[in-house]
Amino acid sequence: MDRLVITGGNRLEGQIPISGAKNAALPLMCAGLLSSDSLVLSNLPQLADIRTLSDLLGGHGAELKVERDGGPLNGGRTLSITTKDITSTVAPYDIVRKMRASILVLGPLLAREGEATVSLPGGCAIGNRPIDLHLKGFQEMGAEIELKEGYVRAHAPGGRLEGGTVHFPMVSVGATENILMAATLARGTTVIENAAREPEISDLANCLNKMGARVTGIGSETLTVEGVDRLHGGEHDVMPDRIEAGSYAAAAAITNGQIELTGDNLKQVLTGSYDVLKEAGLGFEQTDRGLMCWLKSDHIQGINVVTQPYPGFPTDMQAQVMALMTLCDGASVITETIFENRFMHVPELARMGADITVHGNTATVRGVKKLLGAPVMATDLRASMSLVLAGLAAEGETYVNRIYHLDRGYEALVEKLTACGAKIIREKADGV
Ligand SMILES: CC(=O)N[C@H]1[C@@H](OP(=O)(O)OP(=O)(O)OC[C@H]2O[C@@H](n3ccc(=O)[nH]c3=O)[C@H](O)[C@@H]2O)O[C@H](CO)[C@@H](O)[C@@H]1O
Ligand SMILES: C=C(OP(=O)(O)O)C(=O)O
Repeated sequence: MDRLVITGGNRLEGQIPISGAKNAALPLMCAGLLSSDSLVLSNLPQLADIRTLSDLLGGHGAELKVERDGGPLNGGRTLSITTKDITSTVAPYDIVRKMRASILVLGPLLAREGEATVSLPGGCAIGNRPIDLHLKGFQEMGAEIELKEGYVRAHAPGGRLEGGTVHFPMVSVGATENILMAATLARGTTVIENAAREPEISDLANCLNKMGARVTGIGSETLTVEGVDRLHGGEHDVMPDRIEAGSYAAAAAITNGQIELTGDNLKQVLTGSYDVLKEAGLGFEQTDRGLMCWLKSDHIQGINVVTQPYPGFPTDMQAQVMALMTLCDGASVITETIFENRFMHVPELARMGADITVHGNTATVRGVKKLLGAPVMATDLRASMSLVLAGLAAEGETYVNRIYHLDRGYEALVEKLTACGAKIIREKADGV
C-alpha cells in the first residue's frame, strides 16, 4: 500500500490547475445510461472513483472510449459513453461497495428499462448514509421497491415511471440527482421540491437538457422535469472541482504561500467556501488565468463556521478548514450538520500537536504555535486532505497512510503540490 511522505515547512508558490469535479463527473457519467446515443464528457478527472464507475457502467452495457487525454495538468480527459442497449440492470455489490455514488445508476436504469437491482451501498466512515430519500422519491413516481439480500429491487409497473411531486423532507444531493435523471424519461411532469442546489446538480441538469431533457428551475430548490420519450446524445464539459480549489487555497494559506488556481470562474466556483476562507485571513485576486490565493492577514484568523447545504459552507471542506484552524490566532468553532461522524480527522490532527475538543457535532479548535510531523492515517477522502495540509505546515516529516482515499478525489495531488515547491513523495509502505 502506498503512503505520502511530506517534509513540512515549505512556502508553496506556483500554479495549480483545477481539475473537473469528481462530484459532477460521477452523476454526469451515469446520465450516459439514459440514451442509446453517445454522451461525450470533457474535463473528466482521472480518479479511482471514475475508474470504478466506468467498470460499473461497462457492466450495464455502456461502451466507454477515451477521445482525448490532455492529462491532469492540461484539460483532463474526454470520454464518450455509448449505451446502445442496457445489457444488465444489476449493479453488483462488489463494485457498489467501493463507491457510494454507484447508487446513481438506479434512476437511469429504472427510467430506461423499467427495472433495476442495485446493491445497497451501506454506510461509510463519515456516517450511516441511508438512501431512503432516493427510494421514497422513486415510489412517488410509481416504482415498486423491494429490499432483498442486500439489494434494492425497483420496478416500474407498465415499464415506465410516472411523473409526480417528489418532496424531500431534507436536502440530499444524491437523491436529487437520482430522481432528476429518472424524471427525464418518466411519463408526465415531475416536480422535485426541496431539491439540493449544489452546482454539480445544475451541471447535471444542463447536460440533461443538452440531451433533450426538459428541466426548468435549475439552481433553485424546485426542479420541474417534463418527461420525454427518449434522450439523444450530447457533449458537456465537467465543471471545475470546487472542493479541490478550496483545498489548494487552504494549502496556500497554511504554508503562508501564494498559489494561483487556474481555471474558469473560480471565485464563483468557490461560493460557500470563499467567504469562510476570506474570514480566515485569505486574500483572493482574480487573474487572467484564474484566482490568486494567499494569506493576507498576519496570522490565520479563528472563525466560527457551520456546514450547510449549498450555498452554505460545504461539509466537504470542513476537514481542510479545520487543518487551517489548528494554526489560527485564538480559537475556532466548527459545527458539522450534514454527516453525523465527520470528525475522524480530529484524533489524527491531535497526533500532530493540534488542540481540538469535540462535543457532539461541534469542534473547538485552539490555535497552536506549530504542528509537528507524525505518522497519521485517515478514514475518508477529505480527512486525508486535512492531514496533507497539516503535514505541509508541520515541522518535520508526516507520513500519510491509506492514501487510496486521496486517489478517489484528488487528481495528480503529488504533481500539483510538487510544482508549487512542496516536498511530498509517494512511496510503498508495508502493512499499513
Ligand atoms: C458523490 C457526491 O456528490 N458526494 C457528495 C454528496 O453525497 P450524498 O449525495 O451521499 O449526500 P447527501 O446530500 O445525500 O447527504 C446529506 C445528508 O442526508 C442524509 N440522507 C441522504 C440520502 C437519503 O436518502 N437519506 C438521508 O438521510 C445523509 O446521510 C446525510 O446526512 O453530497 C454530500 C453533501 O454535500 C457531499 O459530502 C458528498 O461529497
Ligand atoms: C464524501 C465525499 O464523497 P462520496 O459521497 O463519494 O463519499 C466527498 O467527495 O467528500
